[in-house]
Amino acid sequence: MPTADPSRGVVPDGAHSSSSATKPSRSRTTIPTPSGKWILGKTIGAGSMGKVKLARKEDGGEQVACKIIPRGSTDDGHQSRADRERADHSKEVRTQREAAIVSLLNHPYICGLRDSVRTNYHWYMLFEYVNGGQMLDYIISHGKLKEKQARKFSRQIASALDYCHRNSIVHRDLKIENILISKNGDIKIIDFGLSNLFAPRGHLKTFCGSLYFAAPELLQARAYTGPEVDVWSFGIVLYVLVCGKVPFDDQSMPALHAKIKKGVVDYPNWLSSECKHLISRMLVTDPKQRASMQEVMTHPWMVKGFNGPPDNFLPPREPLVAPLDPEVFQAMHGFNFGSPESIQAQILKTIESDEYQRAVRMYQREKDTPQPPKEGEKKRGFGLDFYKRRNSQHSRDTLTGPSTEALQLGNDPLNAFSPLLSIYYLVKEKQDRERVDTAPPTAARDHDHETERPREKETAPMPELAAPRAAVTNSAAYEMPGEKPTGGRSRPRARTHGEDDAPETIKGGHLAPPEPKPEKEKKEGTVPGLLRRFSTRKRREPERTERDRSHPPVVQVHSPSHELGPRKSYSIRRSRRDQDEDGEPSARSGSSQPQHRELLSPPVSAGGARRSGLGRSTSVNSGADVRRNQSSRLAKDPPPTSGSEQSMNAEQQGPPRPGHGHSRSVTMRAKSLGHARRESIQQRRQRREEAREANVPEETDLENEQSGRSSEKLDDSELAKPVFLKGLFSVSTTSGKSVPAIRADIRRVLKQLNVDYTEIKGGFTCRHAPSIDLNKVQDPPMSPSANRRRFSFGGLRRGEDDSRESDGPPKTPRTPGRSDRDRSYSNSETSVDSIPRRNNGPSRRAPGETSTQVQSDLGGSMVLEFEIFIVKVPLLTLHGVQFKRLTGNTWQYKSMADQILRELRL
Ligand SMILES: Nc1ncnc2c1ncn2[C@@H]1O[C@H](COP(=O)(O)OP(=O)(O)OP(=O)(O)O)[C@@H](O)[C@H]1O
Repeated sequence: MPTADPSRGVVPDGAHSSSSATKPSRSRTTIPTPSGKWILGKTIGAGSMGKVKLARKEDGGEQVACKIIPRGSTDDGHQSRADRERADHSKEVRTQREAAIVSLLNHPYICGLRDSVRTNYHWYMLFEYVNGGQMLDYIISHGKLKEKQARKFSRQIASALDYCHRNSIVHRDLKIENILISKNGDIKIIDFGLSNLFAPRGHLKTFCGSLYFAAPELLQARAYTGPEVDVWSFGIVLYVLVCGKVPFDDQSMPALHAKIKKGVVDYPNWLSSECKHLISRMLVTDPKQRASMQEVMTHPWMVKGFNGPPDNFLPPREPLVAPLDPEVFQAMHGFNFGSPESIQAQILKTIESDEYQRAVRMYQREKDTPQPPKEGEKKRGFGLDFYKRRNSQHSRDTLTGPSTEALQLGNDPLNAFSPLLSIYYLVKEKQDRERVDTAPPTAARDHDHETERPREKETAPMPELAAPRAAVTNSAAYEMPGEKPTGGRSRPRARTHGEDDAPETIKGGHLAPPEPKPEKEKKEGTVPGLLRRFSTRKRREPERTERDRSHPPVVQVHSPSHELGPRKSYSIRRSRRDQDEDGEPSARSGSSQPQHRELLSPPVSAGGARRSGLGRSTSVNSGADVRRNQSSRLAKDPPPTSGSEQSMNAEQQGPPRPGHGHSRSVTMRAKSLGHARRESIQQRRQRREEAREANVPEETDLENEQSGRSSEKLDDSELAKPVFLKGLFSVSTTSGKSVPAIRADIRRVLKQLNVDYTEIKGGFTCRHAPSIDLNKVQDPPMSPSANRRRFSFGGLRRGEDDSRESDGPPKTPRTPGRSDRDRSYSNSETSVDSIPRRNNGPSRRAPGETSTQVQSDLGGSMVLEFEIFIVKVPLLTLHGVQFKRLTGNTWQYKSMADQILRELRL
């Protein structure tokens, strides 16, 4: 589907526009795109850039996730006009770039962009709707993953990152929150809001991302090439997957900085040595010594049980030769490359350059030189070219070559030779797909990755061939003009700063070789997706022992081999050694506990003793069994209210029905009941969802409900909601108690933990704002150059606009919260702060951070809003507790969920 060309014009906000220069009085409820109108539905997510809503095509049942990014920053009264304009411009450039980049990507593990539209006041990006939940919730439910499961996800992440890197794209914000899970149980990487193009011999200077996942060189404000920062973040993600916690954490932000820069990682003893080795290669503080993506992909842990490294799904390419396709130049917009004519001239110059010609000759030579396949590869019957290519440059680089991606990239005429060439290929490939798309019936839609492309485990063993590498130099430096250190997000996730990302030319080595393409999983089977695999292991309530009861029972879906044995402790130890090294004892003293150091650990009893064993682990089955047993109950059940429930039906919905839009539930429930025996449960859910969706004109159910309803006003059927497949990711406890009893327990615990709550249909909406003694917040001395580089930290906040990226004059920095757990940051060589101030307070800077001013948003990062739903587990007469984060810091949220679960002791 063609993507609206945001750089070529703005769709007026029309009836929804307001007279205000920056803010419409009301958001629109329909989005016109070249492919038709989309009707906005409920909010399914929120980030620092804005809300994400479900949207449905007006003339069909197709659903997408619509990311709504307000244009312009919120004026908090502290910014000068110039600051604001700079911030707005930078934000605009970034958003445009995000849309431009994502619209070109075509990868099964990257969330595809369906369309994008820019109006007077907003950007609307219509993404493929990923309806399997968040990796974050999956980890909350499971604590940590078995290595085999983690490997599956890691291979997919590696595949996606390698694809990006070989297209000159660096994500720069890889973190657990940006990994969603599709209905097939595969990952989908989202949020390319910080992504950029990199030149293999250039340097980026924008320092951005989430602190927990940020590479040390970013904290030190050192220029970087690009891929190496993704490798670090990937290492953190892998650690989180297998350990259930982040490797670097501290209550004190300076201490956290220090830990990241020191890079000393504690590995739990249950980790395999191969896994430890891989993580230790990724979390190398010196980016030059850090593993390249190539090394990661071919690491023994990564290939264990598989025939080789993950497929990166790069399409076959040939070196570029003139004449080139003028249609492609026309479509290379959104990157500030200049006019089509200038793009053409630059590309022609590049492909006629000696470096490129050398690369092409090398490529041809390698292509024509047969090399014997390796033993394992012979068995798979791969083509000779493949072995030759794989064994030549690839093996050299992996085993003996320099380990930084920076030195490897840039010599392949087909992949990442230069950003301009990469975008040319991507645009051309997109246009080709669209041509196929418009061709009759068999054409695949380019956004529909899941149907278009076989997943790794389902692919045939014959690899797609990519090009060999040639040892030539690409000295062409790439510049991304226009981006200034502004572009505030609507929430305090800090983004980037700097005369952004104008790469400097550096000397480089050679590019890593192509990977084997599709592969067949040997041991792990085809895994039809986490959502479709259910354990049959379960125990009935009477069988629960005291020991079982002391551990929150978990409703989980896991692979047949999912571990049910005792869970191991993996608390973060806060040793004296740490304190000494960090030199921040006071920052950690006091009653406040690290917020997520044991977040994913097994629950601890009231006395603090760690429990072992999962207790009851049940499966959540749906489908026929559920249908049989739930049909009568369904009539009474309220429609699901959470985004996750909603997502269940994303791809099952039919066209919208006329007449929806009035009072919901009763009619539809009755209708559901009437058809209970004849229809599949999916169809019934679908119809309920349609009815519900049709009645959510603009804001979420939640938002409507937040007006507050006490449980007394809710009828019985509203006290809990049914959980189907979606519960797999976020139902973390179950109980045989009655719903009112569970609700009473939750009320008790929330009060005990000082969480404000409102009772809503199916559960509670909660808000927690920890109190902080500002006097205890440290304020390290600032160096004279402190205003030159900025790190800012902040959590996610909903409905606010926050411009973090500006190069206005230095202002009073905001106070970092000691529990400021999300810690997004940005840092710029050239920028100074113009972040809208809230809760101003003392500044702080990491010790030794001579040119860095650390900032944080105390209020924004510390306020946590979340929902707790009580869900019914079909068949088992059990109820579960399901959490959903609305706003606030990820790790704070996890910690809170964990604490509530512990205290609930269901
Ligand atoms: N394609 C999608 N399908 C389903 N949910 C989505 C999708 N894209 C985003 N979401 C939800 O919306 C949330 C915010 O999306 P996203 O991370 O893109 O926004 P953001 O403003 O860039 O966030 P951040 O502050 O982390 O950068 C996600 O965490 C996820 O829950």
